Amino acid sequence: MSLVHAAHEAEAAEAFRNIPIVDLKDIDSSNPVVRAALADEIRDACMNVGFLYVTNHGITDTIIQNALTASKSFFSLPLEKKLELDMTKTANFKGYNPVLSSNNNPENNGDMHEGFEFGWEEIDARPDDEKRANDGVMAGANVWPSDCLEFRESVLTYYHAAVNLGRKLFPLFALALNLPENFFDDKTKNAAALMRVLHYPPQTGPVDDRVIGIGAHTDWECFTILWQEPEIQALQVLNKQNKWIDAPPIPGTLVVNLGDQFARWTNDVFKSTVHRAVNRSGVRRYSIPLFFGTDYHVRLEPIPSCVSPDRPPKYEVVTAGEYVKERLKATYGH
Ligand SMILES: O=C(O)CCC(=O)C(=O)O
Ligand SMILES: [Fe+2]
Repeated sequence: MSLVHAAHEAEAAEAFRNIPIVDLKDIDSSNPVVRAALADEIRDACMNVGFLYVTNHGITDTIIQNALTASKSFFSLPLEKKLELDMTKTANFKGYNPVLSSNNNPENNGDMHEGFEFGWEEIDARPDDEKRANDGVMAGANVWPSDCLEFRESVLTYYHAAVNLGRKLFPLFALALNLPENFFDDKTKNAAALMRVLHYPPQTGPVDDRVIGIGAHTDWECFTILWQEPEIQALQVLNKQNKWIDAPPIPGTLVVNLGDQFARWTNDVFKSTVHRAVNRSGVRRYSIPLFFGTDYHVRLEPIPSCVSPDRPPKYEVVTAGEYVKERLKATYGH
């Protein structure tokens, strides 16, 4: 069945679909039959839900725990220290954003979380190294706190582990789209991956729907690899029936969800699904999304097999960098 035909069938299906759990234990297998079976599971999740959980993802508990501890100590610094790294001071949206300074849903009045954002950097880079020069509109170095010594190394270690996982997922997404496995190789040379560590203060009592942890939105890159703190329900996904369904943390898993760059590459054959988070747990909640896109100069052109006379191109072609920067400007308002 052609991709377009399968996408039309998925769109017409009424059945309620849960977020599937995909086991990545065979992700390094070179057996084409095994890889095709894994790609089939991923295709099904991408066309029908836009979200999946992955197990056996290869990021160790130690790496996760160190990043969590570092992120907790960063967020517990005094506000004025964190504001020294205020994102509004950088042209490339790196650094700290305080509670209510972002607004992911234009209909809302701000997101009830604080965050810290950074992009690619080698762990052994010198502090004054510039980021790669070829990042076009997104060029510019990361900024780091001087008062929180372990922070940079711990969160960058997680970053590199998640980027490594993302690099293994791209060939499977390509297979799922009936493309050669190396289709994204020349488009992801510089790992245009942005990571955020997030802290959601608890929201108890009556919650104003227009001021929640993170308002309803889609992600902007190809896909997101999300770690969420165990035992705290906050993330919700909008299903086909326009109902919010919980996407609770499942021990040992990460969430992988598709973003707008994949929707653009695939002319919406892959779904960039709307989601939000509300922390009503009564305790602080931490999460770590890593947004993995194509290199910033790459044009987001629809893959030919995702276009047909009855499914004409839905999106104007822009570069990945232009798209991400536009979305960052709209969300952070500068
Ligand atoms: O914290 C979460 O669970 C979701 C975060 C998210 O959706 C985002 O940062 O784009
Ligand atoms: Fe998101």
